[in-house]
This record gives sequence, C-alpha cells and structure tokens, in this order.
Amino acid sequence: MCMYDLIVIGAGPGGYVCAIRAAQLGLKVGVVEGRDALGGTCLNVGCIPSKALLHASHLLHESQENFEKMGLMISPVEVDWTKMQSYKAETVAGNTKGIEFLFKKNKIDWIKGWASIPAPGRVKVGDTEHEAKAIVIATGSSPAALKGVEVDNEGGTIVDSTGALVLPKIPKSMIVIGAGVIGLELGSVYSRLGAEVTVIEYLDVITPGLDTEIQKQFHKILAKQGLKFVMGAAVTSAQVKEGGAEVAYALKKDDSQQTLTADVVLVSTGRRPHVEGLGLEALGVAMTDRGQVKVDGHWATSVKGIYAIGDAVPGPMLAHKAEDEGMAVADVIAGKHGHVNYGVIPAVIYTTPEVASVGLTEEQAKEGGRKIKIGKFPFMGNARAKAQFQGEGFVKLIADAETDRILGCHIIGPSAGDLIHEVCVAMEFGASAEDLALTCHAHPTVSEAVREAALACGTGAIHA
Ligand SMILES: Cc1cc2nc3c(=O)[nH]c(=O)nc-3n(C[C@H](O)[C@H](O)[C@H](O)COP(=O)(O)OP(=O)(O)OC[C@H]3O[C@@H](n4cnc5c(N)ncnc54)[C@H](O)[C@@H]3O)c2cc1C
Ligand SMILES: NC(=O)c1ccc[n+]([C@@H]2O[C@H](COP(=O)([O-])OP(=O)(O)OC[C@H]3O[C@@H](n4cnc5c(N)ncnc54)[C@H](O)[C@@H]3O)[C@@H](O)[C@H]2O)c1
Repeated sequence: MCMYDLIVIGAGPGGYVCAIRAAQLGLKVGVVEGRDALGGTCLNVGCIPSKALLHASHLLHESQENFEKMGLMISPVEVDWTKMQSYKAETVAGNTKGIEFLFKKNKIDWIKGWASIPAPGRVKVGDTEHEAKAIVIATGSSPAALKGVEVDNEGGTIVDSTGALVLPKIPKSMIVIGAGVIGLELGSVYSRLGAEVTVIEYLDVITPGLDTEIQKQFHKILAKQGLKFVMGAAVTSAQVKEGGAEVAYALKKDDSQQTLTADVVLVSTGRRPHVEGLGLEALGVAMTDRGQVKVDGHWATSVKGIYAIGDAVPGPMLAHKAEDEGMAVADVIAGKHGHVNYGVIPAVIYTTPEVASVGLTEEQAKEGGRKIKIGKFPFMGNARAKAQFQGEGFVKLIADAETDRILGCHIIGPSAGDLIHEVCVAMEFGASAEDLALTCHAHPTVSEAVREAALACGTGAIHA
C-alpha cells in the first residue's frame, strides 16, 4: 500500500493530463488504468486510430480524384488493408508509449488494474488498497447500447466504433446507424475505401447541435461524395444474416417499416459515461439522470475529496474538454484556481472537408434574443483552397450587432479544425470581428477566409 496526494482513476486525456499537471505542481500521483496501454479511449480506440484511417483514406481519395488533374500520373493506388491497419496500430502505440514516458518523467505511478472506491480516500485495485488525499474519477465513456441491436465486435458484422477500427476486411457495403460524429467520420473512411455506405439517422438533420447552415452544406457534400442517407428513421433492430446483417427501421413520416442489408453495420448512436464497478452508489456519489457524475464548479462530487472530469461528467464528450478539466482540477487539488471556459470549446469533425465550430450557433444566438450580425465567406474566393481543389464550404462568423464582439464561428472547408483556433483565441480575449478583420493574415493561406468572414461582418469581404 502506498499513500498518495492524488489517485486518478483512468488514464485517458482527462486522467493522464490531470496526473501530469498535478505532478508538475509537486503532488505524489498514482494513476489506475485497467487497459494494457495508457491514453484511454482517445488514444487506443478513438481520436487517434480514427484519424490515422481518415488520413490514409483521404490520400487514397486524393489519388483517385485529384492527382491526374495536377499532372501526377499513377496507376490506380491499391489498398493493402493489413498494412493500413499496421500503420494505424503503430500510430496508436507511438502515442500510448509517449504517455508512459511522460509518466516516468513526472514520477507518476501507473497502478495497473481496475479500481473501485471502497471509501473516501481509499482506492482498491485487485486485493490492494491505496490511500489518497484526493481521488479524481476520469473513467470516460463507452458506446451506448441500442435496443434491439447486439454489438459483436469479435464477430465483425454488427460493430461499434471499436470494432469498426479493426474490421478483418474492407466491407463492400456498410450501414451506419446514427449521423453523428463517429458515424460520419468512420462512414467516410469506408466510403473512400470503396464500401457503399448508407447512414440511417433518426432526426431530419445530420450532426445534431451544429449550426443549421453547416449541417445542410455538410449533408450535401457528403451525399455528393457518395454517402447515402435515410433521414427521419428510427432503427428498431439489427440481425446477423448470412454474409452480413439486416437492419430494420421505422420511417417517421409514415410509420412504415423498412429493412436494409449490408456486410457490416456500425452502431454509432452516442456514448454513455463508464462508471460501473467504482462503487459510487454505495459511496452516495450524486449522479445526473443521464448517468453522469454530478460535479460542482470545481469538479468536486457530492462526496468530499472525490472529483470527476471528462466524459464521465456532463458537457461535450471531447478529448480536449477532458484535458482542460484535467488540468483545472489538478490546479484546484493543489490549492490553486482551476478554470475552464465552457463557452470556448471548439468541436471538429475530421472529414474532408473538415467541419469546425466554436461558441454560439446562429440559432442559439437568436433564441437567446441577441441581435447579431453574420459575416460569411466562401472558400471559392480563397486562392489557396482553390489550388488544392478545396473550394467547397465557407466560414461563418457571428458577432454581436451592437458591440461587434465575436460570439461564434462555424467553418466547413480545408483545415477547418486548425482555422477555428484563431477564433478561439480571439474569443478568449473578448475580441471584436473588427479586431480579426484588422489582423494581417499571410497570403496565400486558407486562414484568409476567416479574416474575410470578419471583414464581411463589417464593411464587406474583399474577394466575394
Ligand atoms: C471513434 C472515436 C473517435 C473520437 N475522436 C475524437 C476526436 O477526434 N476528438 C475528440 O476531441 N474526441 C474524440 N473522441 C472522444 C474522446 O475519445 C473522448 O471524449 C475522450 O477520450 C474522453 O476522455 P476521458 O479521459 O474522459 O476518458 P477515456 O478516454 O474514455 O479514458 C478513460 C479510461 O479510464 C479507464 N477506466 C475506466 N474505468 C476504470 C476503472 N474502474 N479502473 C481503472 N481504469 C478505468 C478506461 O480503461 C479508459 O482507458 C472520439 C471517440 C471515439 C469513440
Ligand atoms: N471529432 C470528434 O471530436 C469526435 C469524433 C468521434 C466521437 N466524438 C465524440 O463521441 C461521442 C459519440 O459520438 P456518436 O457519433 O456515437 O454520437 P452522436 O451523439 O454524435 O450521434 C449519434 C446520432 O445517432 C442518432 N440516433 C440515435 N438513436 C438512433 C436510432 N435508433 N436510429 C437512428 N439514429 C439514431 C442521433 O440522432 C445522433 O444523430 C460524441 O459526443 C462526440 O463528441 C468526437
């Protein structure tokens, strides 16, 4: 048994960042992780492997669509799925080993195994109990179950995101249940690799929560890329049938029952907090009605000395949100002031084109009764984007009509996931649209489109 200042349960982006920050602040830290590798969902079966497959499949798509246009004459690129899987696995391993190195560097103990909390200040792993002045629950999330659909990742036919990352072969056809971030990212991967992908979505829009104009444009672009969509359809069951699976769904518009078959079915209908086995009920830790750990403004649970962060608590299920909370709660535990600005958390979808947003959508701003102005600029007016065959999409900047303060930004287009950060910084500094418009942007860069959108909030964009 060992006495720690802090034990973190879970080594995902929330937990490992919290541990490193706490160690930097002089605390003695242990991290309990039950997986064989550090890094949590994000590094092992989430952000990183999915981005590796998105990158590889994007390059394949480029070779098929754009190489010839640039005078790059090649015979068709062939896909070696086993090699692509190895590239993905090496990318993951490089990152998870990197966290092991950082733990050693910061003298953080990796306590291997699954933890429970028998009492405040005590963490049990196997037969050993460890003592800690503070405990942080950073146990993340797992795929939510869908009634009538049994996921079998080993079987490789009806899978969740974890199974979809390791399919034994590229399917000829795939049904994606849910047009959220996971469904559209992984659906794009397999579509580019040659599968016929059909997305079945309960709502009438894709990517719920995004700015409506972005949703519409994104839907159009993905359809043009070959993804098929069945909208307003509630999936009721999925059954493995010879050589594939059959999905049954009810169309909301006329209540008709329909079926569709494919080689593989990906269930991507959301994730839920993973808190089983921790013993939270016996401890009396208050939970929300959505199964999340309730926390106050300092990430403290209802039980003294126990904190919680990341996917296990309310808020967007994003790695960088978990990381920010990890740093902030470490500050709090070390007696400092931890802070997360929940109004400025970017969200990115790593398709091509990328989709990125921060702050208020047009709908949210209007619902809040705010007078707003909107500056929009299409990537068609951006020389760099056009040279890269990425003229689709636009930047939409939303500012307060009276004060000119930036309230939100929504981008669909090249490098949207990187471009959004200049707006995040501007928002953190309370900048106006004019501040962005007056900032010199290098030419030719796609970031000029952000400046042009800011100009469009004022006297007008130059290239539109
Ligand atoms: C396919 C996919 C792609 C994604 N892509 C992105 C992306 O591009 N960008 C983004 O921001 N987000 C992405 N996400 C979401 C992101 O992975 C999560 O928001 C993030 O991992 C949450 O971090 P966390 O630290 O809260 O939990 P997690 O990363 O889930 O880590 C929790 C860890 O706790 C461990 N654990 C749980 N219970 C115990 C216990 N009792 N004892 C010991 N250990 C325990 C688990 O094994 C796990 O390793 C993606 C998710 C998926 C599934
Ligand atoms: N790039 C990123 O940042 C990234 C990537 C992947 C995952 N994530 C995170 O992981 C989380 C989970 O992603 P997700 O895509 O599984 O969930 P999601 O909540 O983003 O989307 C789920 C979709 O499934 C639909 N749905 C639910 N039940 C249905 C049914 N019976 N039939 C048809 N459609 C149904 C919902 O309407 C919704 O559109 C998200 O919160 C996201 O933040 C982030």
